[in-house]
Amino acid sequence: MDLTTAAAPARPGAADEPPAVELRGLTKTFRRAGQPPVQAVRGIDLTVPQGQVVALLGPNGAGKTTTLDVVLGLTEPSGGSARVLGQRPRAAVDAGRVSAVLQSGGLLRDLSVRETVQVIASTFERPRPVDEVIEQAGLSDLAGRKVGKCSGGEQQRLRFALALLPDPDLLVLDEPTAGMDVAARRAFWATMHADADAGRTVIFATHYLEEADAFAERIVMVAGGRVVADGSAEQIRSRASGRTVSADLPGDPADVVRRLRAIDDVADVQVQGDRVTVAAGDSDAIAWLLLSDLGARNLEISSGSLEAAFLTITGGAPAAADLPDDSAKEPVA
Ligand SMILES: Nc1ncnc2c1ncn2[C@@H]1O[C@H](COP(=O)(O)OP(=O)(O)OP(=O)(O)O)[C@@H](O)[C@H]1O
Repeated sequence: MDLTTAAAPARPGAADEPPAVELRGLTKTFRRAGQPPVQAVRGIDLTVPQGQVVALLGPNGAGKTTTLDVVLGLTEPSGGSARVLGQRPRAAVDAGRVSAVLQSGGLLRDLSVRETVQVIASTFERPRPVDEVIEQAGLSDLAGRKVGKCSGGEQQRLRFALALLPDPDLLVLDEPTAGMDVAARRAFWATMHADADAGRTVIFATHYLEEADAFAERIVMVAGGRVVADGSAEQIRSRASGRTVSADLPGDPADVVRRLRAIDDVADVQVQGDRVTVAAGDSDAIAWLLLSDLGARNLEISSGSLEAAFLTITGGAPAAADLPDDSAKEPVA
């Protein structure tokens, strides 16, 4: 099932600029002595024009962090190529054109918020003014507080402030709101929104469908080390159909469930008592089968949540590491 779609249009004038990110046939295999190789990324093609806000959405072990690590020059691809703003990733990072807010680490507990920003600012040739980034990250009221006394959400906003110091063209966020409560997540995204509206390219990895839906103009779904869908939330909803069909079945449903699961197009079958719920690309065909062949009653077709689309697309997709090893077929970088 090809669910990749054209991405949302880039901002005007972007045609003559190199893409913020261009990955071609990207693969990454981790090899450790005495252990089987782990193919984290299995051939990702992705072009992100400048100015776009893109979510990398996928289950645990999908390959999101590894892909972002390649973009940040933290790890070398095993195969394929990666360009960032027309340069090698490391060169783009060294030029101060790319910043990251990573999941954890990197803060000294005994410094205040302002001191932390000042120290990191002193490592850049031409940093943005300290107070400006503190204000933009929503930290003005906390500037004098010791980092160790800040909540997880506040520390994450501090990492965001640090990432803004070099005024990067591309901001990479890996699970930026992991561990935050709902209020802290909202506050974080409110500050991010303002920044993205000003035209910066933002790529973030998330498990949260609602974050991808609310914040990204383009969602790239990754599962098993590959891109399985690419488009706006609306495009993904409609391409995946995202519909579920549920109905009451007479008698023992086990046989019917086996029959439904054998259909290629069926992503998921759940049974509760007499009622069966089927997630499938072609909901009309499933409805017809249930009614005409299987004697189903009280049939309902529910449309289109992004979550249903996500299940339809990634349904049962194993983590990259659990797939068979085909790293011998990797193209040379
Ligand atoms: N340094 C490493 N050595 C060996 N295996 C690794 C390494 N880094 C990642 N992996 C494996 O590669 C696969 C992809 O991991 P990755 O962290 O990229 O996924 P992810 O989509 O970011 O997952 P999560 O959402 O859980 O952070 C996983 O199976 C992971 O265990």
